[in-house]
Amino acid sequence: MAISDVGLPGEVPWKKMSAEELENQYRPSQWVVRLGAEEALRTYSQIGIEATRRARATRKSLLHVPYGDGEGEKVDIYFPDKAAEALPFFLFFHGGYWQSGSKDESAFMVDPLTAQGVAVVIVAYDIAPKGTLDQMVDQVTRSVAFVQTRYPSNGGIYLCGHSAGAHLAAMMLLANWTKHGVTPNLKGFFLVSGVFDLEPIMYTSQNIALQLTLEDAQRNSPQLKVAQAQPVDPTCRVLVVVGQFDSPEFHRQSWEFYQTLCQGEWKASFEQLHDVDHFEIVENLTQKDNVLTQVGPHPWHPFRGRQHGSRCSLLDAQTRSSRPAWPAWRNSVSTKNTKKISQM
Ligand SMILES: Nc1ccccc1C(=O)C[C@H](N)C(=O)O
Repeated sequence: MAISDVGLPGEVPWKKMSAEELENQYRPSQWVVRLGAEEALRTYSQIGIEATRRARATRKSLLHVPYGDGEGEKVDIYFPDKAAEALPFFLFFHGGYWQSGSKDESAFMVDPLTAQGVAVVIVAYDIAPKGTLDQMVDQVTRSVAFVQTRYPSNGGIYLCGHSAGAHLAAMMLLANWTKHGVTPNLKGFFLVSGVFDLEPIMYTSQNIALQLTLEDAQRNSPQLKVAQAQPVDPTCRVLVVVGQFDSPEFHRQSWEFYQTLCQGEWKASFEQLHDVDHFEIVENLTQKDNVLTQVGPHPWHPFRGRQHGSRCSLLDAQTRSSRPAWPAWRNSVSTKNTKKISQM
C-alpha cells in the first residue's frame, strides 16, 4: 500500500512513495556502494570503537562526566596536549536513529581535532526505547549548557551531529537558553547527513522503537521551525553536509533544511561531499588529512575560507537553481542500488 493511499496529501515526494520505497530511502546502509549493508554498519561501528579506544589511550580526558542526574547523562571530554586560554569546544552527537549508538564508540574526530588545539566532547543521551525524542532533545540541550557552565571562558562551542545526531544538533538552533540559565557561546553547527523533518520516519520501521505521533514528529522537526528562530550570535555559522551516496530522501532533507535556514537569519552553507556514503562521511573524520578535520584561524575548518552566508543572501536565487543534480550519480553506482531504485 502506498503512503498516499492512506489519505495523506501528496505535496512532498515521500508521500507518494510506497511503504517499501520509503523504508529503503530511510535505511542509509542500503545505499552504501563500497560494501554490503551489514558490513557497512559493522565497519562503522568497528572504526568508532577503535577511534574511541585510541582517544582514551592517548589523549588527556575526563570520561563519563555527568551533565545531569540521569544514568545516561554523561559526556567524555578529550583535551589537546597544550593548555590554551580560550579553548574551543567541539561537541559530537552520534547517530543511529535515536535508538542505537553510544558515546563509547563515537570518538571519531578526537585525534585530528585535539592535535590541533580543540577540546572534543562526545555526548551520551538516552536512546529509545528508554528515552523519548523530547527527552533526548532536553538532554542534549543540558549537555551544551553544561559545557558552557563548566568552561565559561571557552573559545567557542561548535556542535556537530551525524544522522539522528544532526537532528539533535539542529534542535539546538531552536533552544530556549534562558530556561537553562546560561547562553552557550555557540559559534558553529555542523550537520552531517541529518534528518530535519521527522514526519516520514513515522511511516518506517524506525518508529517501532520511537513511537512518534504526528505531534511528536512536528514538535521535534527543526525544518518546520528554524526559519522563525533567531541566532543568539549573528556570526554563528551552520554547515549542512550530505554524502554523495546518501539516499535521495537524505539529500532532499539536507537541501530543504539549508534552504529554510537561508529564509531565516542564519549564515548557512551547504556541501555535498563527493564520493562518500552515510558512514564514510564520519569514518573519515578520524583522518588528519580529511577536508573536514583541518583547523585554521577559525577554530574549525569547515567554516573557514568559504563564502559563508553570501550564498544564502546575494546569490540565493542562483544557489537554489544550482542544487546538486542528484541523483545523477545513480547511473554510476553499483547495479545493486540501481536495481533497487528501478524496482521502486
Ligand atoms: N548504526 C547507525 C549509525 C549511524 C547512523 C545510522 C545508523 C543506522 O543503523 C541506520 C539504519 N539502521 C541503517 O541500516 O542504515
